[in-house]
Amino acid sequence: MKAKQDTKTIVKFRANGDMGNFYGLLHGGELFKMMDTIAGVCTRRFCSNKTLTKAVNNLTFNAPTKLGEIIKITAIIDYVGKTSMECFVRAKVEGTDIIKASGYFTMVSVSEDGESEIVNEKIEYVTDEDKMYRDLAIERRKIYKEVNLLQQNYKL
Ligand SMILES: CC(=O)SCCNC(=O)CCNC(=O)[C@H](O)C(C)(C)COP(=O)(O)OP(=O)(O)OC[C@H]1O[C@@H](n2cnc3c(N)ncnc32)[C@H](O)[C@@H]1OP(=O)(O)O
Repeated sequence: MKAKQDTKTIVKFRANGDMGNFYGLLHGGELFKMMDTIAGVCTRRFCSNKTLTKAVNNLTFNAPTKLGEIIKITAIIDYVGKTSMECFVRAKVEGTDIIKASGYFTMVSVSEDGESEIVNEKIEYVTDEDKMYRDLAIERRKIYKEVNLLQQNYKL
């Protein structure tokens, strides 16, 4: 059993010149990649198993990032399911409260062969806030599944 706060994983990186888009700003895909990587580190540390990204929900880019800025990414696990863990990931400018992006990353515990496996670790939800975020994650999951079904049936 691990306390939710102990799942918190923080990484900082500089938006380098080779990460730019046509407008001279940090490419959203580069920021997403860093957030995805941190969600992977956070969940791998938690469950001591390989994890793969199953879904990214409500990823929002709140403000553009200038090249040269230092970004602090924080990931924390809100909810542990059967084979998955939902991580909230947020990117801020280092030393400020300026949010650049945030989203919910669902990571699945997998075997070396890439088959999903039961998460053999539990979270201790200590505070009322921990429990509230867990309950919200459970509610969100129902919506994700409905939306995903719509995506699969989209006539394209
Ligand atoms: C860090 C990286 O770069 S990873 C690279 C990108 N990711 C990948 O290539 C992964 C590709 N996908 C896969 O290989 C497979 O889908 C797997 C192995 C991850 C999962 O396969 P399955 O177990 O068959 O998926 P399944 O549909 O049962 O869902 C697994 C879990 O995700 C949850 N889930 C499924 N869809 C969603 C969704 N849209 N949103 C949130 N959670 C979801 C399920 O509820 C389930 O959780 P639970 O076991 O805790 O209840």
